[in-house]
Amino acid sequence: MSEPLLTVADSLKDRARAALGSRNLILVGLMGAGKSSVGRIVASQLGIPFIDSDHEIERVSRMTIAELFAAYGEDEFRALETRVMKRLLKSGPRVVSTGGGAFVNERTRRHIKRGGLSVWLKADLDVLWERVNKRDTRPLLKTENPKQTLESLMNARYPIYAQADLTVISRDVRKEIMADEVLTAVIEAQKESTAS
Ligand SMILES: Nc1ncnc2c1ncn2[C@@H]1O[C@H](COP(=O)(O)OP(=O)(O)O)[C@@H](O)[C@H]1O
Ligand SMILES: O=C(O)C1=C[C@@H](OP(=O)(O)O)[C@@H](O)[C@H](O)C1
Ligand SMILES: [Mg+2]
Repeated sequence: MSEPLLTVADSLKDRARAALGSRNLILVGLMGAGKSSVGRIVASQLGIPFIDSDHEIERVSRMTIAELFAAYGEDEFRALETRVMKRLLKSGPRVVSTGGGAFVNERTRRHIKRGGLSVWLKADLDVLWERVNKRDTRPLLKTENPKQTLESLMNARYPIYAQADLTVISRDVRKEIMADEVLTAVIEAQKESTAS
């Protein structure tokens, strides 16, 4: 009997996996962009480990993100985030989903830039708001007008996220489709770098 042909989906995964090599794939972007949920699917498609930096921070500190912010403040949280990211990115390949402020911090950004291929999941305000307003776990959004806070963060952070290696538009489609779009972006980036 002949070998079954590769399906289109298999070839997408295989090609993205080959394009990534031993690099890490690091998802950046604002709260609600889908970094944690899409990152998990991307890692499973690629057959490589997945780590969410917020989960790792919670694991090592044995506190929730909200508790860390309340007990030590944002600056201490960022210092811990930098240390955790540095360690997570030492070896690869892995998919690492960051918290929304990680890439904005200069030191953490340096580790991310050295540590692999960064992908900005870019979404518009309404998409982000629809997603984040369902939960109250994000300390930066505990304000009088959280939608306005999110908009201010967008304005301040989008020029910085734009420094990521790749950008994928995060919109209202299934997470699996978003994951395929990330894989496609990884393949396209590799094609461009070998063509130049
Ligand atoms: N493509 C999508 N379609 C619908 N809901 C999504 C999508 N991506 C993420 N979500 C939902 O939005 C919320 C925020 O997603 P999450 O992955 O935690 O984002 P981030 O880690 O970037 O803050 C979650 O409830 C998640 O299930
Ligand atoms: O944007 C930020 O500064 C933050 C985003 C959160 O992660 P998500 O982007 O996964 O929600 C979490 O790290 C923390 O609440 C701070
Ligand atoms: Mg997250």
